[in-house]
Amino acid sequence: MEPNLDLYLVTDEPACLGRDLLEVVEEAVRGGATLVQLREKTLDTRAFVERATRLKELLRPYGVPLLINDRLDVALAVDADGVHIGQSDMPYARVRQLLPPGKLIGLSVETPEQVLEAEPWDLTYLAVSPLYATPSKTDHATPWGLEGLRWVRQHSRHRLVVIGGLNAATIPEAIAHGADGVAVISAICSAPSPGEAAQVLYQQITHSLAQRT
Ligand SMILES: Cc1ncc(COP(=O)(O)OP(=O)(O)O)c(N)n1
Ligand SMILES: Cc1ncsc1CCOP(=O)(O)O
Ligand SMILES: [Mg+2]
Repeated sequence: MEPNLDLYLVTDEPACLGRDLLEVVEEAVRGGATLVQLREKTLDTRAFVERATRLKELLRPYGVPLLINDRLDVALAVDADGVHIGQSDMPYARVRQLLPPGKLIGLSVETPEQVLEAEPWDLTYLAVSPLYATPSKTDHATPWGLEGLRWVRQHSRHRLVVIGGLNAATIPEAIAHGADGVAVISAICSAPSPGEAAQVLYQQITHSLAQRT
């Protein structure tokens, strides 16, 4: 299964500004989000599994896949569609070995060496992370910028998601430089209307992708 990467919602409870996380996700999916990652940095394991279970049930009728950030055990426990791992998380080979066949793995890359290392791997996407500096992740690596993104496009066979500072102003140039999908936290979670924000972003992304081909 090759999921639609167009508009990838990464959740962040504080970014929802007091609104219910599941309601924000549902609005976003109704607005056009095509993929959702549950990213929980502070929940204990039981609460993480409970939230993942509820989110999976919410997403099922929409046919939108659910990835779990960082935690292979949580992904396995709820039979999520896959996991997103970064450079400090469980290594790719272990994750691929432990996940059932057909499950999805997304990987963050922060350096050219990591891009080249990932070439032979069975990945759903590489996340070019971050494209721009963002207050949504304070411990991020040096931003790639547009020239860095162009380099990744030229050196990777994988589909590319961009993350970090993506919004209506920055999306067109990111897609023009090689992004196949756009991952956002604040542009949806912190928007006055997450549903309307998702709708606008989705239209912009599909328009920019169509112009490129
Ligand atoms: C789609 C996407 N891209 C990048 C990240 C960042 O992953 P990581 O570097 O492991 O950092 P944390 O998100 O775990 O803090 C991501 N989660 N999703
Ligand atoms: C999780 C993550 N990984 C790299 S940047 C980032 C945060 C993206 O948040 P925003 O879309 O608000 O810039
Ligand atoms: Mg991680």
